Amino acid sequence: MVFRKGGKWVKKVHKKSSTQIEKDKEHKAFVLENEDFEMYYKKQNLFSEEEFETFYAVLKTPLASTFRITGTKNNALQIRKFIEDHHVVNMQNVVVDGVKYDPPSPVSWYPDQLCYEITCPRKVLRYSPEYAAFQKFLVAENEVGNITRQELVSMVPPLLMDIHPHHHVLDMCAAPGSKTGQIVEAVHANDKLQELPTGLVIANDADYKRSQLLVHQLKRLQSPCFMATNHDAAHFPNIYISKNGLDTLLQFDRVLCDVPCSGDGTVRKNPKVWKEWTQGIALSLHTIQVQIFLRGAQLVKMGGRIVYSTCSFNPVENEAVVAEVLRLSKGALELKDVSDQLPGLIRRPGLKTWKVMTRENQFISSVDDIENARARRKFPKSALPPENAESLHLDRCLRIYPHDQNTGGFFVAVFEKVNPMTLADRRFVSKDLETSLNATDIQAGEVEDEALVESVAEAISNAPLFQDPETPDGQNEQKMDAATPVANTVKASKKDVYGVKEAPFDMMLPENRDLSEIKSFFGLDASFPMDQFLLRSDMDTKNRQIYFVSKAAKSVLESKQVKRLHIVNTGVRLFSRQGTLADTTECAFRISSEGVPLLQQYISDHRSVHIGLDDLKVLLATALPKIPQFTPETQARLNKLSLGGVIFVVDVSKAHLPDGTNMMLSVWRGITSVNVLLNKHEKKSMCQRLFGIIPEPTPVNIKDKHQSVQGNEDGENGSATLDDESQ
Ligand SMILES: C[S@@+](CC[C@H](N)C(=O)[O-])C[C@H]1O[C@@H](n2cnc3c(N)ncnc32)[C@H](O)[C@@H]1O
Repeated sequence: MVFRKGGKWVKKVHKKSSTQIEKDKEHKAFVLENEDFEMYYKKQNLFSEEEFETFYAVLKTPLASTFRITGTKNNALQIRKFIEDHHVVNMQNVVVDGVKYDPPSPVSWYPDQLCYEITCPRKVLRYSPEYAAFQKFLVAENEVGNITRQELVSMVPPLLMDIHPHHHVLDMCAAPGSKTGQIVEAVHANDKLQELPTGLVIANDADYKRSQLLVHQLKRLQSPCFMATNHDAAHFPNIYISKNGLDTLLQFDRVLCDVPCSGDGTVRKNPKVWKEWTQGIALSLHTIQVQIFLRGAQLVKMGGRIVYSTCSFNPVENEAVVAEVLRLSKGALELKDVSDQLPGLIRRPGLKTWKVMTRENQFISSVDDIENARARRKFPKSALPPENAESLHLDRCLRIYPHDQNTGGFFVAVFEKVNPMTLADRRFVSKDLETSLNATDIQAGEVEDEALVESVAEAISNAPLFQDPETPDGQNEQKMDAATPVANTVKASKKDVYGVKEAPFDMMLPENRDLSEIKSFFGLDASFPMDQFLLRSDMDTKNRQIYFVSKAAKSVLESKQVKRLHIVNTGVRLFSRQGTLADTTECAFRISSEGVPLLQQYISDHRSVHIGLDDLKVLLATALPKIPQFTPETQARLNKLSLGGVIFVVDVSKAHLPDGTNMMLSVWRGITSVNVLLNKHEKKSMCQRLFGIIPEPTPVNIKDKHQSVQGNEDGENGSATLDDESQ
């Protein structure tokens, strides 16, 4: 890109931030070698000698970038079309420093061509002028949630979970939330049918700071099914929800155990792994991996699916954990053959045997080979290969190697609960038993269930844990990526690891005055569930924000044991009170931009304005458009409407958008002007995509004014700008 400076045309140079310069220096400083790593994996006989050289060489090369388009968003196909028409077309002949790079291309095995691979190294993508426009697009669309930058192999586990929209899903170790994002999208698959989502996604992480990152990531998807919790997954609490008048243990249709691991599969992205890799890391994580997986297995329903995954190559964290959980669950779980799923994804079978190495790099075939008595006692026996590997079908696990399709490394195993493991499972299979159960049975059953977990708890409390020296800061793209090695386990203990106390989440009564006002003002259809609204009262004493949750999330919030559950966040904000305008409008609440997709089917026409593309352009591109700037029909319609929230229904049939695209926007109708209630990033993204222009910025003085001048028209509009929208 060139621009004028001091009367001359100069080429714009993309400057690196000081942190990035430091990181680049750091990257160069890493020696991409680790003798122990090389020796250990050579010994595993994963490949022929020749292939090992290829594997090892590929590990030393940087990883390509990948991103996926948010499939359930109404605009997913628009985004794909925009990428193809505006970026792929213009990137056919990109040459940087003499190297020609292919344009971004869809990944063959990812459903609906909604995932793209960018072949150039990250450094080229970030800093070459040739990629500047595309990089800018990626950053902007990631910000608004239209795309997610995520490592390719980290996308595999959720795709193998076979999630349906009504499902209750537990993501046990969820932060920073890349896989949770995919899970939430799967639960929202019926959004295209314009049905209200009914499912539940509980995304848990033991690290409070990381669960905040998760909430930040997931906010972009605005799901009423999403709930973030903060527990040690190995001791995730039992919650009873009311089902047909009976208190029933909350079990899940799907559970993901994407456990903390040594992360040596991410070495292409995280060169630090070269320096820090030791066998001790995997050994110290093995037991907690077993414990988390086992708790997940208890919490999955009969017939439900549980997926175990790591970004490690190490059998101690992979097949050994799988074998131990299969042993402890005594036939309740079956390892599933998923070889017919995700055709095109190259995977290799799980190992049936492996060589076990101690922290001191001694290969052993039994713990008795360890001379030091203390080390022998501490060594996790289940790290050794089981004798019955054949009958466990360990080969059904998936190993993904970097040199097979130019990715990171990953391990995934998919299970189904085929036999009862807990009292709740036994209740499920025996109706007779259900009627005969009394309180004592239930207590006894709970103790029995706990016993399974406790059987490994002792070993865990003795196991030394690897601490990740760095805490994720949320600013760092690499850290936000799911496949970053995260060995910062929260040491398992009987107590959960609580963070800051969150404001309570209080369900609202359907007959609440504010809800009645909203219902009649916006003409909400009688079929809209008015009993799924909630307030976060401590945070918001004036009840300025009204949130909405799915039916399943509501049942959790209404559980008698909800206090056991440390909820970090839940609910989508649907309505916000325009504080200063309460006396000047019939209804002081406006529909939030994130509320529109949920409400669009249920709002009657009496607060709607139908507009075409000309009016949309005015609405998006002008900071605070005056009513006379719109077409005569729109002016006439607006003049008939009282002040307050309205919905603009846009006719996009002439916009060359994919079939079935619809568009509704929440707008505030002021005295002489209107203001679209869109996040400034979303507004920019939409305006650029549809009209190729950048919207006028909202003048700063208007933003200031609205805070001090009550009832001022500009103020009304100003008060509804997107800055106000970000919670
Ligand atoms: C591999 S990362 C998860 C990545 C995540 N699934 C994603 O796709 O973005 C492992 C996570 O486990 C969390 N963790 C560590 N020990 C835990 C425990 N005992 N219980 C729950 N979470 C734990 C870490 O804080 C970390 O966020």
